Amino acid sequence: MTNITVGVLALQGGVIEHLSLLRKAAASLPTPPADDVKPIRFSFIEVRTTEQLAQCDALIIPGGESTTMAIVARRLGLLEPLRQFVKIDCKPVWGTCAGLVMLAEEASATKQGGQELVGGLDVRVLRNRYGTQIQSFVADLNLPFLGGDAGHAADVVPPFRGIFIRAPVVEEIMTPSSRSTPGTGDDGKELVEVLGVFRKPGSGIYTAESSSTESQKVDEDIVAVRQRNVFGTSFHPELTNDTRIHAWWLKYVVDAARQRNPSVPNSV
Ligand SMILES: NC(=O)CC[C@H](N)C(=O)O
Repeated sequence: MTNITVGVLALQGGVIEHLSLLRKAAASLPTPPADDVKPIRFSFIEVRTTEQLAQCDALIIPGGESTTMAIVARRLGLLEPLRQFVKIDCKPVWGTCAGLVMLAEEASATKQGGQELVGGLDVRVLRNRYGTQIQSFVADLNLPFLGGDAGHAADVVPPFRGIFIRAPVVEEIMTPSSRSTPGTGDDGKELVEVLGVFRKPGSGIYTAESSSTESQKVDEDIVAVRQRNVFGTSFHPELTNDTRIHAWWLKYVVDAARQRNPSVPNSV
């Protein structure tokens, strides 16, 4: 048996919802072959201490309120261990909403005096892009990255119900997009990859060509990104019953664990 421990930072916010969808997503992954001598067993834990963080192979930073989360993390002495986990140990981390804010290198529309961040994504996020709590909304998102192995071509992936609650968006990607080595920066660092955009209703049909003109880009917000081990979404998949993003991320967690420890079997 190979154990993979996935933590959810449990200082504040949508912890239980993530734990519940993680369990459902893990159950939805293909079962390992009967002769697999070391099948994977996931443990899902709440993380409030450095000891709990140290047990984790991967971590979710949930939605909630990033200013509060940063203050509590500082008080508990967790900010530096979190930075180490994300940027030095390079373990898989996923931030949803406030979690995306925490994982950004920069944030705008912060409280006066700014707020502490964990960082890891070379982006600047704009907090509360769509206004206050009562301006929360739900919108179908086209997320081609979910097409990978579900038998769908990228353009026919069923839409994902995006729940936006005082959501941030990525307002700037800080690394240049044109580099000599595709996919990496001059320093060999992987570039930020845009995995999902939200087009405001009435702004037309999204096509690859239309996204390349500046005037049309104005109508698009970046709502899902990945860079190396760090993944972030503006919206809240844990508030739906749709396990697709959790399952996709768990597969990446297994791949990452396999790379760190080649004895982890190729069973999911
Ligand atoms: N639903 C959410 O996670 C809201 C995030 C919140 N606007 C923040 O900055 O932390």
